[in-house]
Amino acid sequence: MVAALDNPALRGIYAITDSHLLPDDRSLLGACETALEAGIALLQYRDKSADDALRWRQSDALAALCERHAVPLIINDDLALAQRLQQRWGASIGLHLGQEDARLSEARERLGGAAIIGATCYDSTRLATAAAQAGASYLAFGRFFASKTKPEASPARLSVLSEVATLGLPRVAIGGIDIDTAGQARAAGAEMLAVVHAIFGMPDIAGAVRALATAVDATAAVGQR
Ligand SMILES: Cc1ncc(COP(=O)(O)OP(=O)(O)O)c(N)n1
Ligand SMILES: Cc1ncsc1CCOP(=O)(O)O
Ligand SMILES: [Mg+2]
Repeated sequence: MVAALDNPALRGIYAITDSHLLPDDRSLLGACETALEAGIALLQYRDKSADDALRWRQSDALAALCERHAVPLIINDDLALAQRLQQRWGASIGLHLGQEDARLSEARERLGGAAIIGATCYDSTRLATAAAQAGASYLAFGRFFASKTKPEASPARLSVLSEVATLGLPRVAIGGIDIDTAGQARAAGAEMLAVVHAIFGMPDIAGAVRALATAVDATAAVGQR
């Protein structure tokens, strides 16, 4: 298996979908195709609705799109959906789990060693250490800046990114990441920037992805591993 920090899918721009910004199949698939063509490294399907049929149809269509671009598709929250997609699409399907979601160790057992599984760690080194021990592929921290998508998410210190460097896993920064804040998150140590609004809320999605990717490339991580 590729060591997590050397996995090119776990560096760069991580786009996360939003069912308010992309309310139907057409807008969702069109926007994601544009973001994939512009060079995102990872895509997360995040839909909080209870409509299982819609979630299956949309995530299955996204999996086909992601496969064409050789980009892994990460499912938010829903282990059963990730497992069902994995049976059809293989190891390119991953899962993101928060602290209120399924247990990471159970997800790792059910999805296998090759699946990308990410964990929300807020700004806690304790949660990050536990997630690493339970088999996380990447550790997500935030929200670092004011978020239009999840304004109620608790604020986090950028310094946590350097505090967890020795865990040796890719660090994802989330929450209010845009062209003005991307450099700070990257300089603080994030290998990957997770973005909703500054990609899918923008009129020029491709331009937004390219500008964010340039900011990542231009800024060296200070909180090195
Ligand atoms: C990459 C990434 N990081 C954090 C989150 C947040 O997950 P969670 O805390 O479970 O909150 P919800 O997204 O489920 O509202 C994420 N989805 N992705
Ligand atoms: C899911 C999530 N968890 C913490 S902030 C956030 C939303 C990030 O969206 P945005 O990039 O629009 O701030
Ligand atoms: Mg969750």
